[in-house]
Amino acid sequence: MTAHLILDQLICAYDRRQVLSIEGLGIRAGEVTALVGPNGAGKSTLLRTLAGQLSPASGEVRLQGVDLSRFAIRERARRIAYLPADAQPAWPLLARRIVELGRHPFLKPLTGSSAEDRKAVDRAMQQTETAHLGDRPFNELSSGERARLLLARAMATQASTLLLDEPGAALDPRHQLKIMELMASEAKSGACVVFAGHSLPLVSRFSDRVIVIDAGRIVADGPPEDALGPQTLEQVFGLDAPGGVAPVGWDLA
Ligand SMILES: Nc1ncnc2c1ncn2[C@@H]1O[C@H](COP(=O)(O)OP(=O)(O)OP(=O)(O)O)[C@@H](O)[C@H]1O
Repeated sequence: MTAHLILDQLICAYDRRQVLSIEGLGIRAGEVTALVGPNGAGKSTLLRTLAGQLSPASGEVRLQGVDLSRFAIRERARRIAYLPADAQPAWPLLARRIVELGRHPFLKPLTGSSAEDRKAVDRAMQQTETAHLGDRPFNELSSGERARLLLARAMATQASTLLLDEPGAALDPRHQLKIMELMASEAKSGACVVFAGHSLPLVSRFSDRVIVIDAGRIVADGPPEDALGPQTLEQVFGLDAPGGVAPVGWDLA
């Protein structure tokens, strides 16, 4: 099966300072792929590049066989839903309006949102347990509530590619588990789900594949039990974990 996303001789840089180099990589649809690594390793840079928000210094990213830079912005936005790590806009909009922004790539000029748009927004708010927040001003919500709404905005697009940068960072344990289950179920329905996260027990339980990035390079890649072995944990994270990572052991009550 051809990979959904293909990275070819990719180099990413900020102001000519190279921060990421990936020779070749394919990311499949139908799987949850986790990006892990220490702070500053290059995970957000990779997600930004996969989302088309950052142009590679060289090399290319192909989405379903087509160079990402060839997509019109609107078409790319229909296919890729991207949740940045630092997405905490303090717009004084009602929360539901924020989620509706996820339907923006589908809106036709001069017509309002369609029944399909409203259904997608309802569904995303239900999936993220944010329906009760819809009428509240977004900027008055807690950071976890805002994070769930921004995730709902990404879900509302119903894109076949979900790129989520630390989606659980501000969430309580129950909602962390919920969104991991949500990502797994989206992948099961055929989406290509890529996320960056620091909770190795959650990553270990819910990812089909783990890509470990250190100092801008892939240093391990495989199922969690292989990619997060004791040697990698020691070399990359400076952790003494002879047994590897124990997957998170709790469930929703
Ligand atoms: N906008 C920017 N301008 C210049 N350098 C940047 C910018 N964003 C990130 N960097 C640098 O690029 C490197 C990779 O950063 P990146 O944000 O991709 O790391 P990360 O793995 O996501 O880290 P974290 O776990 O802390 O979120 C770091 O050295 C960082 O300082």
